[in-house]
Formats: sequence, C-alpha cells, structure tokens
Amino acid sequence: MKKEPSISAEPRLRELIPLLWNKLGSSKLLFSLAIFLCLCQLGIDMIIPYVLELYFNMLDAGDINKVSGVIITFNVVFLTLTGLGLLGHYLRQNNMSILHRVVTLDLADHAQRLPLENASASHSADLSQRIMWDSNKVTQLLVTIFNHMGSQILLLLFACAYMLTLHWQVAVGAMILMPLSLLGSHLLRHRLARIAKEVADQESAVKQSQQDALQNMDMLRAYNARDWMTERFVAERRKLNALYMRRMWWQQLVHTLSVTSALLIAWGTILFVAWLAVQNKIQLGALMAFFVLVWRVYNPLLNLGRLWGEAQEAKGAAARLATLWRALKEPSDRNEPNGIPASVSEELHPGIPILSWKNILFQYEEHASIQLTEQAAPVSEASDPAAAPLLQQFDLDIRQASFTAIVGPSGSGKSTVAKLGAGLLFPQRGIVEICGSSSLRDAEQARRSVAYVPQNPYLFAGTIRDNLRLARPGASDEELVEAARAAEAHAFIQSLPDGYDTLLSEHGSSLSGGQRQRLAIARAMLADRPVWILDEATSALDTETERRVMDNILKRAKQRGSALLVIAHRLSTVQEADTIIAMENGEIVEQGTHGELLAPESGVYGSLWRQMEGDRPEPAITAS
Ligand SMILES: Nc1ncnc2c1ncn2[C@@H]1O[C@H](COP(=O)(O)OP(=O)(O)OP(=O)(O)O)[C@@H](O)[C@H]1O
Repeated sequence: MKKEPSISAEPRLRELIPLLWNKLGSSKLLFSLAIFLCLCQLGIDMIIPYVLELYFNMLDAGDINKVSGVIITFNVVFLTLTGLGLLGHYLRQNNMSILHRVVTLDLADHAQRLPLENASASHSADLSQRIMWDSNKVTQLLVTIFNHMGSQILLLLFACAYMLTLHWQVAVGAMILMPLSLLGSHLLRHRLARIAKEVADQESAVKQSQQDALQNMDMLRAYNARDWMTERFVAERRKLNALYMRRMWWQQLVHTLSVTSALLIAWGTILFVAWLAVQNKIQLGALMAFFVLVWRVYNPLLNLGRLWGEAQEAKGAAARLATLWRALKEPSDRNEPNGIPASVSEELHPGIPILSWKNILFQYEEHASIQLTEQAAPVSEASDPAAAPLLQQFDLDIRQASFTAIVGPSGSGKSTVAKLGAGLLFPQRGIVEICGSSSLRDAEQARRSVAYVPQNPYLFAGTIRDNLRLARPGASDEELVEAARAAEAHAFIQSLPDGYDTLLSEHGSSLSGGQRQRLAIARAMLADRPVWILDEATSALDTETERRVMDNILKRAKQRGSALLVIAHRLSTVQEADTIIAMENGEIVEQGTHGELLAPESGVYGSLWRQMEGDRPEPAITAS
C-alpha cells in the first residue's frame, strides 16, 4: 500500500502554508487580489495621521483656505478605500470557502480510501471532526497569516517609517523594543499547539460519546442504561471543560505578556514625544501625528502576539489532519504516479478460477486505527501461538458459474475469507485474484467484479429507488423492479405508501431486518457482477422466503455464468452447492458436496448438519 505525500506528523507553518497555497489551485491570483484589497483598511489607518499632520500644520500656519480641499479629498479617498476593502473581504471569504471545500473533499476522499480495517477501527465522529472542523481551523491559517498578520505587519512598518520621518531617534528606540511583545507567544508556541491538539482530540471524544448515545437509543432504553451513558458523556465533557480552562489560562498569559510589553512601548513613546514637544524639538503637527501613530504601533503589536498564538493553535488541528493525510490508503494504481491501471479480464479463460486466494497470510491488526497505520508492524508467522495469524497458507479457487458455500463454527474465519475475496481486506502475504485482477494492485478495480452482500447491510437515508440505484446509477425503472422481484422485495416495496419513492430513515431503521436484507440483495442483483459473495445475507428471512430468494439468485447466476460464494447459517440453504467448504480456526478442514461431507461420522459439516436437524445435538460446535 502506498504512503501519502510528505507532511510531517507535527506539521510546521513553513510546511502548511505552501500546502494550503497549492490547494488554492487556480484561485491563487484571486486570493492574492482579495488580500491586496483587504489592505485598503491599512490605507485608511495610515491616511488619518497624515491628514491630521497636514490639517494642524495648516491651522498653525493660518492656511484656512486649503483646509476644505484637504477634507474633501480625504473623504473621497476614504469612501473609495472602504468600498475596495469590502470587495476584498467578499473575495477573501469566497476563496476561503472554496479552499475549505477542496480540503474537505480531499480528506473525505482519503477517508473513503482507507483500508476498511483501519477506517472501521476509527470512530466515525472522530473522522468527521477531522474532515469538517479541524480542516476549517487549518484553512483559516492562510487568512491569519496573509491577511491578518500581513496587514498588521505592514501597518507596523508604515507607522515606523512615518515615525522615522518625524523623529528618527524615537522611532528607532520604539522599533528596538517591539520584538518584546511577540516574545510570550513565541516562547509558548509549542505548548499552545499541544493544548490545541488536546482540545480537538477531546472535542472529538465528546462527539463520539454523543453520537453513540444518539445511535443506540433502543439499547440504552432496553437496558435502562441512560445513566451509564450520561456518566460517560459527563466524564468526557468534564475533561473537555478542564482543557478549555487550561487553554484559556495559557492564552491569557500570552495576551497579558503582549499587552504589557506593547503598552510599555506605546506609553514610553508618548511620554518621550510630549517631553520633546515641551522642549520645542518637534512641531505641533508632528506631535499630533505621533499620538495617532503610537496607537498604530500598539495595536499591531498586540494583535501580532494574539495572531501568532492562533497560528500555533491551528498547528494542533493540522497535526490531526496530518494523521489522516499520512494514513495509508488502500492499494490503488491511482496512488502510483506512473501506475498502469490493472484491467479486469472480461473474457476469463474457462479453466482459470474467477476468484482465488493464493497462499494467504492474514491477521487483524491488534490496534488498527488511522493513527497507527504507519507504525503497524508487518505480521509474521509468529512462534507465539496466541499471536498466530488468523489465516495461514490459505488457498482456495472458485470457478466461473460455480456455487460454493463456506460453513463452520463461529469465529472460524468465514467472513474474513469473504471480505478478502471481495477486496475489502488485504492479505499480509499472498494474493487474492478477482477476475484476474489482484486486490493488492488496485482494490477498487478488483472490487468492480464483485457483488458483496453482508449480513447487516447499510441503507442510506433517502428513497428506496436511490438506495437500489447506488449499485448501478444508470439502471432503468424496469431493471429496478426486476431486481426487486428477484430479491422478493417488490411486493413489500409496493405496499409502502410511496412505493419505490418511500423515504428511508438513517440506517433504513424504518424497515425490518429481513426487508433490509432483501433490498441489499436487490442491489446486488442490479449490480449484476461476475462474482457474488453473500455473507449470511438471508439470515433474517423466513425459511420459505429464503428458499425463493436463493432459487432466484441461483437461476440468475447460472444464466449469467456468475460464480456464487455463500456463507450461510442455515445449512439447508447451501445443500445444493457444487462445493461446500468447512472451516475451523482459519483452515479449510473439509471440502466436497453435501452428500460427500455428510458421510463421515465425525466431520465438521456432518456435525453441524446433524445439530441443525436435531439428530445429535453437539453443544461444543455451533453454526454461525
Ligand atoms: N475487524 C476485526 N478486528 C479484529 N479482529 C476481528 C475483526 N473481525 C473479526 N475478527 C476476529 O477474527 C476472527 C474470525 O472472525 P470472522 O468474522 O471471520 O469469523 P466467522 O467465521 O465469520 O464468524 P461468524 O460465523 O460468527 O460470523 C474472530 O476471532 C474475530 O474476533
């Protein structure tokens, strides 16, 4: 699996700024123009002391006639700059929205391409916090640096230059002392970034517990566990409040340091300039200009300290984004710059298996998550039996137009084999070939040949029609109905008030488990792919409906020459399979037809069958 581009785990500003700048794409020019126009406010701030100096010097010299001209010119310039500034703010905000959208889509796409094992080990609320909120904080960094800090630095420079023209000794003295006001935020920058990350992590933990409570209301009520959930939530929330307080104290410390040093510089300058005026060493106009300019120096110094602190805090959110950006993606040719897309062999040689697991070694990562993906150690054939991989040297071939079933006790690895075959999990060693295409080469490409139906299929909030079309957006209404009929779903869909346009709630919770499963099967029918993998896909159906659905699936698979792999709880469902595979502890222990496997007295399949039939109960072995 390929690693994403170079961004360090704790990104620095000099890394983040070019990264965000590049993501602006063709909007770079417009963003630069926006920042330039936002500087109009700076023009207004600088014109005021100049006009004051001019005005007072004219009054001092008794030049009353020229005063009205100066005032009119000032008003025209003021209004023009204000208008241009407004336009700049609009453009800047617009570009920031575009940048945020680009970054959000990029992160969402990355999250979609995470290996399933890692993605499902991370809480969805945490991923969504990174994608939506942390990205917002990070994209605002461009505005903080270029616009806010940029304008404050320019204001400071102009004010200093102006002061130099008025009295260079005073200006130089003030400039020497200025860095003092940034000292606090600079010295505390690492702590600010660390606290910001802790706050974002904890905000995510609070959201996770909130989401768990909202998504599992039935369980919480059924077990009167609302207090248990509330306690968990309150504990997380307390931690967050404590962090907010800690952040506030550090921010306050930075602010106090900036304010004190900036005030000392400002008042020191005022007092010194007043003394110069009393000594008649500067003119009245220069004195007035100085009084205004001192605040043009004070405010930027104060703001720069605060903004520098904010930029450090954005680094905390950036560290969380970097974790996602750096996480390994599923194998894909598109991840390789010069990758040649792996093609699905449309005309597979009849002798070649359509789906094969070759010498597979597979183990679930112990602490799979996006954080740990990079450090994950490769699985070895460990000598410690407790750490032994789930699948070792697993081999299986499935031929075109065949019906294969996998049975075995719970936890024997059936679903893992199915997910490997569907290109959803990836072996640490060996190859899974789907229609001649390796899932390790390009998972998405390999998956195009598989229609996979899990036991608990997900239905999206939306209409039934949309949920079915997800498998084939271009399918006609007739094809939709045909697939629904084959999945025994048409009748119940029609009985709903809006038929195929009925709106489903989140997770499809307004339907029964069996109805959800039939919609998932209809979806797979519509996808109509060369390989079908059904992982206990009919477990919630009554025996009669299950029989009819399986008959329809078999008929369709035969017509199209598709291979069918079925994992079933009820062995009667797979009785007619060409090959039945019995698994135990990640190994194939038996393989044959129903008749062949039933014969041995002590066989796994025979035991399961007899247990199901009620001939000879064997509590030691339970069918999944
Ligand atoms: N996402 C996962 N992370 C870690 N371990 C897992 C994960 N999924 C499954 N396992 C473990 O892998 C082993 C095999 O699980 P698998 O779901 O493949 O078994 P199964 O035969 O399909 O079981 P069942 O019939 O109960 O569905 C089990 O010990 C299970 O705990």
